[in-house]
Amino acid sequence: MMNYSSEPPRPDTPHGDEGRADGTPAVRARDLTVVRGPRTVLRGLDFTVPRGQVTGLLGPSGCGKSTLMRAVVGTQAKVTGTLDVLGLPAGHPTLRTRIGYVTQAPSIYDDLTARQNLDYFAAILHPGRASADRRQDVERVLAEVDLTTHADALAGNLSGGQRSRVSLAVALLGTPELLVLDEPTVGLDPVLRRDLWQLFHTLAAERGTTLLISSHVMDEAERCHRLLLMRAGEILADDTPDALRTRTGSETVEAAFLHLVDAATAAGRTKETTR
Ligand SMILES: Nc1ncnc2c1ncn2[C@@H]1O[C@H](COP(=O)(O)OP(=O)(O)OP(=O)(O)O)[C@@H](O)[C@H]1O
Repeated sequence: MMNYSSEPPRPDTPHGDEGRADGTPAVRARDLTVVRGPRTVLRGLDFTVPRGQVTGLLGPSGCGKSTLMRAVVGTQAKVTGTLDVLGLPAGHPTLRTRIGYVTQAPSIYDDLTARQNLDYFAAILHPGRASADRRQDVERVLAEVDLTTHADALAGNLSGGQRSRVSLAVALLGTPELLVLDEPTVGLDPVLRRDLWQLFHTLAAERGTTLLISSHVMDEAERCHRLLLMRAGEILADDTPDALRTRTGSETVEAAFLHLVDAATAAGRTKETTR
């Protein structure tokens, strides 16, 4: 892993849009709706994801986090409304090299080593590049995800957490402007989880990378600059952790989330009884 301080990064020193030529957010959604099979999975969402910050996408299992991420990276069908990513419509072909996306299921080859996987993806990403440059990138990302000591192990023989870190390393190869990570810390021990969150903050602070990270672990919410709290295909809150805690009079983001869920449920009941 890179040399990070042992202190977790403070989520209150975000890089805003300052210094960006266009000043547009990394993601802007208006009335974003997604239908999957017979169900409307996302229901008219409005939100923005600011550039150069870590935005957490949190909510219970099945609330639509992965679907929202798939829409942002352009792999989701039946998307309506407006969804702009890095100033272009989601799915625009030129966005492919500007976005890194890591799904929950690692997308790597089991019969190649971690290093061979990375070398292969690096060759696809920059065809014709000098092999010394490619190797340098591969060693960089191996170190970033703390896998240098396992670089020559077959991916199929790595643990689940190690395999997902190879997948993350693949996404880091292209130094993307926007990193979309679907539950990247699932199955990792507390030390690795802390180190990965430090890496995420370093990417935002030093490279200006925008990170959209899903999780259903509420303590990870405290590490984000901004939060999108989801429930049942809707966004309950789009705010900073501090503002959420203050607004709801809660001590933790988890308590704030529960407060908002209760308020939404009560509002739903009122609507039902006044019909
Ligand atoms: N292929 C599909 N066809 C129909 N419905 C689907 C499909 N995939 C997902 N869904 C439904 O869409 C909803 C949102 O799923 P999604 O995977 O986006 O949730 P999630 O918040 O990422 O969940 P988790 O945290 O468990 O990964 C769920 O209710 C799910 O059952």
